[in-house]
Amino acid sequence: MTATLLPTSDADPFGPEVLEDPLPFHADLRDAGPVVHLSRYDVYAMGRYEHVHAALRDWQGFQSGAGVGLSNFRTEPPWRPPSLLLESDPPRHDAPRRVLAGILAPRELRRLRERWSAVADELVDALLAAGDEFDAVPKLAEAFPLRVFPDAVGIPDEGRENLLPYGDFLFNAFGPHNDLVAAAAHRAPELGAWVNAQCARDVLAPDGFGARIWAAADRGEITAEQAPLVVRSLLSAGVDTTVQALATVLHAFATHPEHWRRLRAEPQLARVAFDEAIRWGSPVQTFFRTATTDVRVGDAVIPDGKKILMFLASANHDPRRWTDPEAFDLSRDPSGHLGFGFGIHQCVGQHVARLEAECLLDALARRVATIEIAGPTRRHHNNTMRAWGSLPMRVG
Ligand code: HEM
Ligand SMILES: CCOc1cccc(C(=O)O)c1
Repeated sequence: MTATLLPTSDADPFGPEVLEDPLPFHADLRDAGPVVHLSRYDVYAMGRYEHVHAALRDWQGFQSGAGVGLSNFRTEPPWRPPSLLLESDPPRHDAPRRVLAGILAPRELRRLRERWSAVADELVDALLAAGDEFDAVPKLAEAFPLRVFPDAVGIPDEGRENLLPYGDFLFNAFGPHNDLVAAAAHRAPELGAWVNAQCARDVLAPDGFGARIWAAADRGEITAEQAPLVVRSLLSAGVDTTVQALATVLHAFATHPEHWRRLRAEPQLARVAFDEAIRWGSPVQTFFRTATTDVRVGDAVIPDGKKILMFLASANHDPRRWTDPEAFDLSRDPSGHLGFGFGIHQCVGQHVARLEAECLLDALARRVATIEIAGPTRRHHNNTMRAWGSLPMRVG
């Protein structure tokens, strides 16, 4: 196989400049070719829709089992026992995935819609009673998932304030051990211990997602040793992601008043709006894979064992795939976006996230005619997540 000279770059996709505004880097990456060698980390970056989609689909050539962060589990011990879903390949991945997909299926979530809708109404009523200006990140994007998701999993009330710091650390840990990881490393053991303790059978409420995972173990669908790790997957993936996706869709509507008017007139648009916001903002920006052989991409060859960095966010803005990709457009059909991944590891919690978004957007759209940004917005930097730290908002 004749390997051609690969474009190379010494850019740092995990540095503050790119984390603050990744779009110029993504455009350069897509323009440079199908694969670019990032010399700073010796990884192979993909930014175009065609190749990211193909890598996500080809789980044999691009494995998850050596970790989906920069760290290569073939040579470095993972900081926590690997996820049976995210960081596993078939066959190990199969049964845990089947169990979780069953528990989080849309038909299983119907029983939650009424309660989540009531919580969203109550939360928005209380917020509006306090005034028409607030920071949408803590008051809506964080508050709503923290009100409904831990209860749905069935964990105790005590210590739930650990969920966001744990998720922030976890998503930082998929990147290099830079300042973002170093700043929180001292808390990792305590946060990890707390999360692990929430996965034990005896602390979980009888009707939650956690108890249903243990019930699957009782039926022999997974083992009793696997059950707590599958519960851990929910607590790891299910909070920070949805918080930042909700922040993204609220920011989208606050900066596109014509679309907010349209949503109020056509409430059924909430679901497609959420997916378009995830395409547009890609709260989960990147994930890695590891080459299982010398794998050819375009006319380049990625050597066996090397890490591939897939820029989901760049693929979601690839003009080869999307018309006017930088526009947040309610008339667009966002299906096929890679913000939830694709293939065997595609987000198993996407229906939970969509239900949360529908309930919150519906509660807000029924009550306020206008939403707008009311002050300086602030990004929260994370190695994997595109996150808002603050979204001052005014409603009318
Ligand atoms: C809008 C919010 C969310 C976004 C943007 C998101 C994004 C993603 C992405 C990109 C992946 C693929 C990872 C890969 O290919 O390596 C994924 C997988 C996963 N997500 Fe989500 N997620 C969200 C919400 C959730 C929720 C609410 C849950 C749990 C209820 C969840 C649980 C998982 C799990 C367990 C996996 C691993 C699936 C597997 O490997 O088979 N996610 N998510
Ligand atoms: C959102 C991507 O999915 C994830 C993220 C972090 C942890 C896990 C897990 O399975 O533990 C899954």
